[in-house]
Parts: sequence; C-alpha cells; structure tokens
Amino acid sequence: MSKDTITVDNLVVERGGKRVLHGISFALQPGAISTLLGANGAGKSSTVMALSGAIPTASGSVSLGDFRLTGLSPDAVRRRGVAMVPEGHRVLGQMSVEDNLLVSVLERGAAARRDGLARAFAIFPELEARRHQLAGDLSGGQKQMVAMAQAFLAKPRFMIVDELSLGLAPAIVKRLAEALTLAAQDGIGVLLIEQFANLALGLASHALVMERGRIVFDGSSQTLRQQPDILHGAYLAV
Ligand SMILES: Nc1ncnc2c1ncn2[C@@H]1O[C@H](COP(=O)(O)OP(=O)(O)OP(=O)(O)O)[C@@H](O)[C@H]1O
Repeated sequence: MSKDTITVDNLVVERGGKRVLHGISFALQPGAISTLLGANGAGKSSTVMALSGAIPTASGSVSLGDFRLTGLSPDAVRRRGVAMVPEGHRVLGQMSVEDNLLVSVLERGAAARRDGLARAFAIFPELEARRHQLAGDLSGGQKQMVAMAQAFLAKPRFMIVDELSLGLAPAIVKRLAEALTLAAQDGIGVLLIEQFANLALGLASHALVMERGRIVFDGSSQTLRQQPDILHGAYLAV
C-alpha cells in the first residue's frame, strides 16, 4: 500500500437513526481518478461526507496512508490533504472571486497568496478577468471553477468532487474534466461522484458502484463498461 493511499475499511454510517452505509471498504490511489456510481439514495453523498469529516461514522475507519482520518473535523481532514468540492458549486457569494480563492490558501504570507492566485488562474484563466467580480454573480460553471480552484489551492493529495456536471453546460464540463485529468497527472488522487456514468467512466480508470449502502463493484472502468448489467442493476435498485 502506498503511503498516500486512502483506505476505507468497513465503514458504517447512520443518518437519522437509519443505517445508510453497511460496512463499506475500498481504496483510492494517488494519481488516479476513481468514480463512485449508483442510483439516487445509494449512499454516494453519505460516503463522501463521511470521508471528508462532514458526518460522523458509527464504526470502521478512513485512513490516508497510516494516518487515521476518522473522527477529524472537515477542516482537519482538508489540512491532512483531502479537499472536498461539495455538490452545487457553492461559493461565498458576497465576496469577490479573488477573496474566495484566497480563503483557501492554507499557507500564510503575501508570496503564498500571490502564488496561490497565479496557480488558480493558470488552471482556470477565465477566472482572472473576473477576479474582482462578486462570486455570487458568476454563472454556475464559473462557480464550479471557483469551487474546484479552492480545492486545488489547498494543495491536496486527494480531491473529492461531488456531482461534477450537475446543471452545467457540456463545454464547461469539458473544462472541469480536463482540470481533473491534469490534477491526476500531477499525482493527486480524485474521487468523482457523477450522475452521468458515461462521462465518469470516460474520465476514471477505477470505478466503484454502490447499491443500497453497499459496494457492489470495485474494479477498472473498462471492466465495468464491458459489464453493463452491473450498472443497470445498480441504477434500478432503489
Ligand atoms: N440528512 C439525512 N438524514 C437522514 N437520512 C438521510 C439524510 N441524507 C440522506 N439520507 C438517507 O441516506 C441514504 C443515502 O443517501 P445519499 O444522499 O448518501 O445517497 P446518494 O447516492 O448520494 O443519492 P443522491 O444522488 O440522491 O444524493 C438514503 O436512504 C437517504 O434517504
């Protein structure tokens, strides 16, 4: 196991008194894009929220290398190198694009802030021209770019993206997908939740399929594409 592998071991999560994850186990590798697929209510969001510290776990563990992330706050998980891009391209609407980006630079000092902005604008040049605009006035696609740039600025080892393409135009989705591919080429591990399975399987090398709080497939995207029954079954199992 690489020291940078995320290992999820027998994770159990309960929400509203109901068990929604029934002891799931899987691993995520650095430099690879993994996708987590499944029908509405299968448990994808619960999984990523548990990974990022946003909801508590009943039992089991999440580790990055030898370091146990289970029980840490979302901020502490982010500081250990796991950045989350939540569903719905959320930004701080009353703040400028630039200030939205700067709040995500973890290091102190003017040089780190300057470098951070330069990195964000290198990934998404379209944000530079809008740096002084209120983030709330951006289009949905531009907000998603800000949300993804915020994750990049934390210099993560892993990025978890919940619903990449939701409500966005295909041209924007292509830009966001390219940024994720480049991130993986840079060694960042990516976990992608995506409603369009074809898009997700085109980007990811590794796929996980969930059904009613359980992992029912863990293997290569190529294998999953060759076995369409698994995906069809999972999307019908609600
Ligand atoms: N806040 C909550 N309180 C209680 N139960 C919840 C809560 N949010 C989700 N659930 C339940 O947890 C289970 C898993 O839902 P989850 O949102 O993780 O699935 P999902 O695969 O992400 O689906 P979707 O794509 O619809 O978000 C479902 O049975 C759902 O009803």
